[in-house]
Amino acid sequence: MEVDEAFDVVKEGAESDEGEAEEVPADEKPEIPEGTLPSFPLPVHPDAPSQSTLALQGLDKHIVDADIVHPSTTIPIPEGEGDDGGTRLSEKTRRRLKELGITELFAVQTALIPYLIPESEFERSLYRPFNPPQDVCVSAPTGSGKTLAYVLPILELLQTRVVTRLRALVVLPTRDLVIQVRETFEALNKGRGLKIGSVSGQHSFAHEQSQLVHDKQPHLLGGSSKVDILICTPGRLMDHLLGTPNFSLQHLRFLVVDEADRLLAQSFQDWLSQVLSAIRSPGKPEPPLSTSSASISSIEAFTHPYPDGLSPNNLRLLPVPNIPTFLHEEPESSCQKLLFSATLTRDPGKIAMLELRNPKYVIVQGNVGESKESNALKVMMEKFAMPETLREHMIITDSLKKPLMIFHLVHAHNVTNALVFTKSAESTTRLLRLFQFFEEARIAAAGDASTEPIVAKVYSSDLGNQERRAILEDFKDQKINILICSDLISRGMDISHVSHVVSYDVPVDIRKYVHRVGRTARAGREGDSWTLVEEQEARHFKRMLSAADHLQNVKRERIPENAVDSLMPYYETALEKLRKVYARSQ
Ligand SMILES: Nc1ncnc2c1ncn2[C@@H]1O[C@H](COP(=O)(O)OP(=O)(O)OP(=O)(O)O)[C@@H](O)[C@H]1O
Repeated sequence: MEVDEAFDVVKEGAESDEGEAEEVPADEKPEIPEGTLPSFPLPVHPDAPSQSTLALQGLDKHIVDADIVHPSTTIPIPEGEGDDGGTRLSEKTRRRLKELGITELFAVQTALIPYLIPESEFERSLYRPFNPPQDVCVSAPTGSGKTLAYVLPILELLQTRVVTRLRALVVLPTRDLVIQVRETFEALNKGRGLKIGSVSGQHSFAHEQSQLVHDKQPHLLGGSSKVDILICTPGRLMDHLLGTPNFSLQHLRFLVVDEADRLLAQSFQDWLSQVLSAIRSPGKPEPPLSTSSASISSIEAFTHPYPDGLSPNNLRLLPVPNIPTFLHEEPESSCQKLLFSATLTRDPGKIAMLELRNPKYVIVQGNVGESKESNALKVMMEKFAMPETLREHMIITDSLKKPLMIFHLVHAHNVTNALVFTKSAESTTRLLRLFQFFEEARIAAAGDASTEPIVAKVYSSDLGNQERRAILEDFKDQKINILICSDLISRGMDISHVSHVVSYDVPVDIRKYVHRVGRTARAGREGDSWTLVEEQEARHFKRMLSAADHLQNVKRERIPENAVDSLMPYYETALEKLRKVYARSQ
């Protein structure tokens, strides 16, 4: 090739790379001295993709296409027969909601309830082996009403059932949440007659078995269930899957995983894969040779000889003759998986474990105007939405003064009806003691019978169920002003009238922060959160908040040195007493 030709080839390449290179007139081509190589143009790099484009790589398309719902969206619930106002709720349910003081659907409910209660009777069917429903993942702030968003559709769809089968399974991470969600189901089931059960280890295994199944012998192919809806913790669910004859998940129409990110992070005897394999359509057995004697003998040889109410996707397990059709469609499980959390997991591997079917994502958050990609990114990058009625504060303090700060909050900022979170059971007990000694010293100094002490109690997993229930009742009745607790109740617990949340010890990650502060400002009520940050922790805490794009929402409060002077004498007395108690116990 001549040098000139080579030059032209290179130039053409450069043009097609950039797409907009101007043509150089022939007479302007640079003169190339004879015997020298042509100079090649420098390679042109395309612009580096932006950080957000990179973050979107490999992102689940379903998240990008999520339905974004603004937290202020509501739908009024009309009364009376006829018009359901777009809620798709029956007249009976609407009447019951009104009795409970619920007159409108909250944002997450406006998106979920009409979607999960399809208009067509056919799609409301409890069995949809050839037209299985779409799974749903929901990310909505704490206290936004996620529980009713699944309780109402489940009750509405199951109320058409004729025979009791286990059709809805709700999995929750703690026993307290099982009790709470069961109460919600029961409140709304009134007058409907669906059977609701729970297993969480609160009662003996044998007692739970007797509540779950009619018949432990023989093994029935369709199982036998005394309940339509079961609410459980994953550990106890596994015990029953493995140890309760006739306990079967083959009729499930709903599998709800509430606090999904927490449950996916815990393995509990590999509960998820066991549950998924129990609801999955089972493999096809060998077809019978013919419809005559061979099939009868294979029926006899069938391990469980008493088929009883198999679900449609399991029916083909029976060695009855196939009716040939030109369509070859495999029946699928009719189970619809519903995942909920205020801090939905960003780990695609964890989501993949769930084997979701064409999942629909619903995200409740303030910035509906943003692009779909940026909303998806927020979820993926753990920029969780918080309740709009929450005010957040932080106090950066010397670690020695931290206890003084909490007394200051209680007495100067009226921080009562409060949950106070600590990092461990030990620091919970220590703080309680200090609190009690402080109040004793304060009351003694006041010398006035009318001065009431602030009452604090510990709420922990070590307490028995009855005791915990009694404490919560007293807290609701304001006989207890402050509950000191660990992260045991930071998730999901719906304790009415918590007006303040104090993180006495900083939460270790943003999820813990979101769930702790979310115990207040629930259901549209106002609430305040306070985080006490020791000086050496301030950098980490601020970095954690800014990574979640949240630092600007947490107001730093500076407490002047002299603001706590009046509390100092009681604090010193309390400290002295505490020292003595710990010295004695060593
Ligand atoms: N439509 C509604 N109208 C009035 N109150 C409601 C409505 N929906 C739910 N609530 C109330 O709001 C409170 C919070 O609801 P819920 O516990 O379901 O929140 P959540 O979104 O599950 O919160 P978390 O993420 O903390 O578990 C409950 O007391 C519930 O009764």
